[in-house]
Amino acid sequence: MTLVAHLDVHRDRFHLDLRLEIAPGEVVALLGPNGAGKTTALRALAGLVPLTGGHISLDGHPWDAPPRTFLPPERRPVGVVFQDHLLFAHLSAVDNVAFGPRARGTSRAAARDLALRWLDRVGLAEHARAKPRTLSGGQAQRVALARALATDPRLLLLDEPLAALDAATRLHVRAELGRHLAEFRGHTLLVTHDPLDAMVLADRLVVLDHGTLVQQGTPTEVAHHPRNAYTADLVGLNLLRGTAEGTAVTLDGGGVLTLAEPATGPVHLSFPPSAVSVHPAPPTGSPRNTWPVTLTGLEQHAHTTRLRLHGRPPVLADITTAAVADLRLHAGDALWAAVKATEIRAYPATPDR
Ligand SMILES: Nc1ncnc2c1ncn2[C@@H]1O[C@H](COP(=O)(O)OP(=O)(O)OP(=O)(O)O)[C@@H](O)[C@H]1O
Repeated sequence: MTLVAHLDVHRDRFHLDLRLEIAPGEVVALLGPNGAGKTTALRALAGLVPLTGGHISLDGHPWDAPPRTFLPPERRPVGVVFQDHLLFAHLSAVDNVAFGPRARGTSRAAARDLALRWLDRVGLAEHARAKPRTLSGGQAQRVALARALATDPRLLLLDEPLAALDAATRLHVRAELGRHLAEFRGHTLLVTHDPLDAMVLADRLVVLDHGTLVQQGTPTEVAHHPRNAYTADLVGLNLLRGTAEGTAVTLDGGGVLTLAEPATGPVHLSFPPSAVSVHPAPPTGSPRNTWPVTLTGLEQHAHTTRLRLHGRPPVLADITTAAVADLRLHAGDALWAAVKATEIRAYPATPDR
């Protein structure tokens, strides 16, 4: 009782080649940089882009298996929520939600009842008669979710559903979406750029790049063992690769770091930016990894400042805004970076990545 797909899509020079399985009740987040093929994968599942090769089936029923089988979008039990809700502007909230059930043959009265129940579930019963333009972004997105779920889909596709919302609204809608996804017994694919959305909402992360799978696993597995720079950045970790000989790791890009526990052969090293400290002069007196760096960028995050430090190795460091002021930091400054050996995680690197 699973969605099983091998998404093989050629579009000009782009080739998507992704094997994907989603179990009932499972939420899979599809992540990857711009142009990785996330939207193409979602559109192929919806039937908006036909497969070139491969197959899609749900519970053993084929949806797409070129060249013979192609179930058109309207015959797939799929609900889709897009970033910019795409509600019908001329219809009220309740008519938007009732549209799907009506199109599938439900009587007008029954579709309206169903739509009102769904609007109630997403907390918008009082806005049933409102037109989309009078709703806030968060409300419109809730209507879009109700509209997708009202058709009782087996597969729910969410394309950046929170991306257009401001930070405060996003927090609420994310929490509410999480509750609905927990109750939803179908299969869910969530396309997102936001690591927090993925970490909070998904059971499993699938990371794509250049149309192919880079890494998959539970959010915890991916956070602890990122396999490439994109995933490391996504989960906010520094990720380096090198060769270990005892506690010394010679890094591929130059430089040596010391581990607390010995290891052998190709390894990935990861540590959070908060484990990196910066100093105006070489720090002394503790058995830490220290090396000279140049400050190339500063980004303000909620309570910290993230520093981009160029050196061997290059690293990200998160320090308090007070420390930025104390150190009078400016781009171009020559500094020393330090990270404790006990903060560095080492795990075997697969030869092909
Ligand atoms: N209609 C199209 N015809 C030809 N190529 C296309 C078409 N749509 C997208 N592509 C190409 O397919 C590749 C993947 O695009 P896609 O939109 O699936 O990536 P994405 O991971 O969703 O990116 P983003 O995060 O920017 O939305 C890109 O190289 C893009 O240029």
